[in-house]
Amino acid sequence: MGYLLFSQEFFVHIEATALPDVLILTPARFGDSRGFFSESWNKSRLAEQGIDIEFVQDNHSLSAAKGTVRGLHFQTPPHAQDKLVRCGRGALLDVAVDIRHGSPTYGKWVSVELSADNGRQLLVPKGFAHGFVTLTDDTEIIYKCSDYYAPDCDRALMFDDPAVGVEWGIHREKAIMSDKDLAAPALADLDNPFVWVA
Ligand SMILES: Cc1cn([C@H]2C[C@H](O)[C@@H](COP(=O)(O)OP(=O)(O)O[C@H]3O[C@H](C)C(=O)[C@H](O)[C@H]3O)O2)c(=O)[nH]c1=O
Repeated sequence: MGYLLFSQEFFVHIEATALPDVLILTPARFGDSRGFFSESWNKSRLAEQGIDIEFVQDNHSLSAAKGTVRGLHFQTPPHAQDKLVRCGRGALLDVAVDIRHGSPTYGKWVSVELSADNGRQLLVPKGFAHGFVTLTDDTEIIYKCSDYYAPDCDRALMFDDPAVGVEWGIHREKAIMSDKDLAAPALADLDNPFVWVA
């Protein structure tokens, strides 16, 4: 199994996406005959790169079957969450949708394959709905959140809203989903207070 290797002085590779505030972070992996070591998150090193977020809760979920869709979810203020998402086992297509009213990219989306092998992470800021579809059985997602779970602020957006047009590679008839997600409203009908600030 090949690992993306970096030299010691290189700790995290940061890439832009089509949504300016959504970033792909790839922490360095230091390989040897045993495998690899990686600092999957280092507050100070990210702050040096201008990414200074106070994460307070780590989440971890296992989806047993390929084709599981979780999302699109977000929390409204005062408990909106930034998320830093990675895949601990298997692979998934991670999706972020800009739901900030007035944003130049309102309703636009990006998708990135995150896997245990590629070590990529997606930074999903407040004001973006987040979801994923699993690409393998037994996929585990692990992510940091900048605010605590607040059920009263927890919202869902229809994952296959044609007005958004996310290319999931699966239809709801085949996807494994929660009842909450199957019943989620379209973007136009969403209880969504987010407003873009230039
Ligand atoms: C999110 C969350 C859930 N829970 C409890 C509530 C339910 O009893 C159970 C499953 O919750 P839910 O069905 O909302 O889990 P997911 O469908 O994986 O939701 C998550 O999936 C998408 C991809 C996200 O980005 C969100 O973090 C989150 O909404 O865990 C907690 O106790 N704490 C939490 O922070």
